[in-house]
Amino acid sequence: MSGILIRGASLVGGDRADIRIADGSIVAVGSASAESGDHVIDADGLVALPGLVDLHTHLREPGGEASETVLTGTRAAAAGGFTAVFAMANTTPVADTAGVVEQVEALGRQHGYATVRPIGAVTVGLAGQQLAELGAMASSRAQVRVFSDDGHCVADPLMMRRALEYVAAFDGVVAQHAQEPRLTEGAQMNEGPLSGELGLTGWPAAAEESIIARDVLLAEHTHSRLHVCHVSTAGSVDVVRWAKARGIQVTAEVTPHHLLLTDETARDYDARFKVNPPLRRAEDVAALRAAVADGTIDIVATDHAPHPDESKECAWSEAAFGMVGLESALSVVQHALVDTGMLDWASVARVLSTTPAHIGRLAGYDRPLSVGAPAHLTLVDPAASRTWSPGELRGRSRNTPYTGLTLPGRVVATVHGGVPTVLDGALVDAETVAAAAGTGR
Ligand SMILES: NC(=O)N[C@@H](CC(=O)O)C(=O)O
Repeated sequence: MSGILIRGASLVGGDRADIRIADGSIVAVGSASAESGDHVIDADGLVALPGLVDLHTHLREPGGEASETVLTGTRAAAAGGFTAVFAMANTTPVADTAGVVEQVEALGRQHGYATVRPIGAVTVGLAGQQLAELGAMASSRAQVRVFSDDGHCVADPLMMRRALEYVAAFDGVVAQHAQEPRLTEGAQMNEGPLSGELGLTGWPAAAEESIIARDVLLAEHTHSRLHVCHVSTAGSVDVVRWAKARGIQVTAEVTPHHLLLTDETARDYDARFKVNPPLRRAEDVAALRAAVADGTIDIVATDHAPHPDESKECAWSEAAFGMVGLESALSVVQHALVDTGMLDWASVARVLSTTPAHIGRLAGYDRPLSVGAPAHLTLVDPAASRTWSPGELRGRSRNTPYTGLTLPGRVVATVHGGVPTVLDGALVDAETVAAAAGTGR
């Protein structure tokens, strides 16, 4: 059967190799020749990464289709080099039942641009009052393993304890949005001299750090797995480092925007920079970069949070929290970590593919780019660069914080389960992808 031959790609270890894909799997790595009917991709100068996996995406469907859908969000994902996304539960209705998570998973499968693994809510309606049907979501066809009330903190310590105890039964993980609600009432940006100057209610670092400190102790007590969403302060890094040294099962993520942008961006009251958790100080950015480099922070996750123009082109205090990030994530990581010499490409593969897949118990990513493994990969041109504008975005919303910024790297091709979703830097059309995914390739 015809397949894909990738000619002369640079592997993350530095070697050059051909990669041949057939029947959805990698069938040769090293020296390979095209068979009749193969699509040939010249990968001279391109780095072959395993398909990227985002543990923190807001796809908005059901209920928020004006901002994003499973189709538009997974197209944005493919454009950014992702082959799998974990879809956050803050939809309408909330993904707190087997029915909703099965619907979201099925939409992903039907469209074929990326594997969609739904994240289940920890509490009914994200309201923090009653545990959601965690077991039913875990045993559903969606195979939920990650549970989060993201957008809301599971603030009640007893609720958090019970959730940790419960998910351990099926090797699940609770992904906490660490934000002490009482300390962040009405908060609009990082608490510091600048919030005072701008007259915006501040968001103290301690609101995040105190919840992480509490939760790592609960994870230790329950022998369960905790994942900390979007770590944003130097103090949070210290707490996670302490917990890991103690042997606690904790993993942590940082977003691309927290690796690059600071609270200074709020000066012009441009709400594209309004995000939860807020952009912090330059010292925090430096600590977060160092923590990815030394492994204290395990993964980079986008927190892709699409919002329509009217929710961003308004007064700062009225605007929605969040920014899109799927298309730009790899470029920001290259700029902040690779081009600064802090991370090599093998580590990029770890923080953006292998480890997020492992945390979410997503199969098919543990032997990346090896013979017999599912063909999830992305080809990146690290020598290319782009000046960002909303025109670079492939999702439904335009709320990128990078407009006007020149960032390195370009995704040239993405292959999801043997199905090309991006070729020559352009998305493959939806009908072709869906048809190919429907036949398995
Ligand atoms: N990260 C964000 O700023 N926004 C998220 C939810 C949230 O965490 O508030 C969203 O769903 O828009």
